Amino acid sequence: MANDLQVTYNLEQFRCTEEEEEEEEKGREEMAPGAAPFLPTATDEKTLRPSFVRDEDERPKVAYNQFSNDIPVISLAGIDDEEGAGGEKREEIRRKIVAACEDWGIFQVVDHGVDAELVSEMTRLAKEFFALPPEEKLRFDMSGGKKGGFIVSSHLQGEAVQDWREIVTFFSHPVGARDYSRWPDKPEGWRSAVDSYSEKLMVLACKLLGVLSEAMGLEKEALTKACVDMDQKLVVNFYPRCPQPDLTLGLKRHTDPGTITLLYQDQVGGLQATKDGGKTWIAVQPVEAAFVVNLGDHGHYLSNGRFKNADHQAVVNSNYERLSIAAFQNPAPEAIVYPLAIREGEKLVLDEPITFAEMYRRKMSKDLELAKLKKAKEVASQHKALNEILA
Ligand SMILES: O=C(O)CCC(=O)C(=O)O
Ligand SMILES: [Fe+2]
Repeated sequence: MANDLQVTYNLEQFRCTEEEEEEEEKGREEMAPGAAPFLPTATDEKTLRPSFVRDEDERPKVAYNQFSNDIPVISLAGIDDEEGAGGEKREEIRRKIVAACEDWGIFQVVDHGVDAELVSEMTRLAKEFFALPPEEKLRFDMSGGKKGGFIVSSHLQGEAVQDWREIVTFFSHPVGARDYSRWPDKPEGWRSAVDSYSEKLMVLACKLLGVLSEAMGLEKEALTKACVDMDQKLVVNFYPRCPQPDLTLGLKRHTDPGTITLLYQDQVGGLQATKDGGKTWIAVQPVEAAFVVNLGDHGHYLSNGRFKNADHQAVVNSNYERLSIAAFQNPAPEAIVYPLAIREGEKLVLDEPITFAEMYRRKMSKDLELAKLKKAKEVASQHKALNEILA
């Protein structure tokens, strides 16, 4: 039975084909027929439920607040100046962004032009929303493959281990494809705040893609054109205080599938990154009013691997709840994924051009294979231990 092994890696970020949605649906039906979901916000249990306990190799290795300064903070002041002295500023910004993308695939930006009041309005709404009683939040339950709304942990409830988080998701762009019936109506004000936030972040994302295109030796619009019509999805992550944070994760290790992700995080800390497949980690220092920019798989492939796809996770803690808002800037499902710039001596990172939908499908099935393998190894070692006891 494959479904108990299903892994997410933020599956809620992107809807694929109808068949895949049906598969997910089947998984959920097998898992919890009619059971009311457990909400981490609605408990004061002192021990973690087994469904949230991670295998030892996946548990946090660095404390949530043991911050590193490895991720650069880049001011975007002057990014729009193309000519004369201003052009030099843009050049400097480009240089810093490129260095960060080649190193971690992560950087932080300040002076980005998104109003602090707008961000604080979003966080106010989010906090009030997650403080609502479960039945209110569950009016917008996303289970069953619905496009947007509330869910615990992630979309795929068939996953073996759950993440210690609740989320609310808005499919915000293209504007014409929005389904407002999936947008929470409480507290009042979500619609206009999300509307403005989405628009401002689209603008910021396009500016950053312009800089990245130039860095690849291409015209400024190359990356946005490669996205065909950019999709944007906003995921508000709420990580409640956790009774046993050392045993679990707020969000398991993953790379984002899209082009770039713009992440607002509060001052608590919890975002961590790795460059060696999860052996060692750094905790990203929260910076007031900054956005963390993560390069996703699409960005990585278009750059032919020159820019890293940030390998990251979120940890939780027992002292503070934490809030983050991710704006996933993805290409359209039919957009072609293939390197746009290949530098001398580089090997191609993809054998053939594929659509983003196909890229995503392959990512999921690879994750599924890895999870199966892990499970099989676990079972084998349990058998071995049992045989030793019985011998
Ligand atoms: O909350 C965070 O720090 C990370 C969120 C994230 O990686 C995601 O939503 O994909
Ligand atoms: Fe992520």
